[in-house]
Amino acid sequence: MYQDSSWLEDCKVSKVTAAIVNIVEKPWERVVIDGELHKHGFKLGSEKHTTEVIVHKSGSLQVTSGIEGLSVLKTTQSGFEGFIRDKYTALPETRERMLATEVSASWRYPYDSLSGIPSKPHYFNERYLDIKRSLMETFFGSPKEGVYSPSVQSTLLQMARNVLNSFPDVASIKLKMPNIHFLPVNLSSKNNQIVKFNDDVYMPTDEPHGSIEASLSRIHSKM
Ligand SMILES: O=c1[nH]c(=O)c2[nH]c(=O)[nH]c2[nH]1
Repeated sequence: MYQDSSWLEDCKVSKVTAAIVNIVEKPWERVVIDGELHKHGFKLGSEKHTTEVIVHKSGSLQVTSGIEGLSVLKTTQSGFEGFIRDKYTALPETRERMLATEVSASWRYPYDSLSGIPSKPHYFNERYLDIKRSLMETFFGSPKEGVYSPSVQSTLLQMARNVLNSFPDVASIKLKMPNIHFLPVNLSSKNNQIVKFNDDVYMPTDEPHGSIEASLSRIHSKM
């Protein structure tokens, strides 16, 4: 196991100037049978833990970690209003809708050489779990009260800000959160009367959807 970039000397290919390593951790989770954690049974969860490490021959380093495919949905406490309207705007304003998205996040650590990386065991794994928890707490709010989201954009910005405020060892963060729509359905009966379900039946739609993303970094970040 190399602790520095001497592996680049050993590989004797002078044209090699850097190595890029990408790792994806699949979330195998212990199954629960009759309320009890199974001793040897696992099922594959959804979101993945990603990381990319780039080491240059000079010894310089970039470490980025992230989350892919974190699908989340809340059934209330979401709206979208006050946006600019013109003659093409068809979307009604609302203070009550369903909010669903698939969060992709990537954040850069500030370490620029191998010697700067904390030697604490499981440091990166703990930080991944802490950041995931912070993103979820900001998205959902407290279990009983929740938190109102005025738009995906606003919630995304708050999620990124909270990560930068809580974790000094995160230099920058990028979040992508497509707006996955579930539109309320009103069914027509035979004599063309609309049957109102008071917004309790929803239609999942693929298109159109908004691609909403932002990158936030500290003033001195290299991202
Ligand atoms: O939170 C939202 N942001 C948008 O930009 C947008 N656009 C849209 O049609 N619905 C929404 N919702």
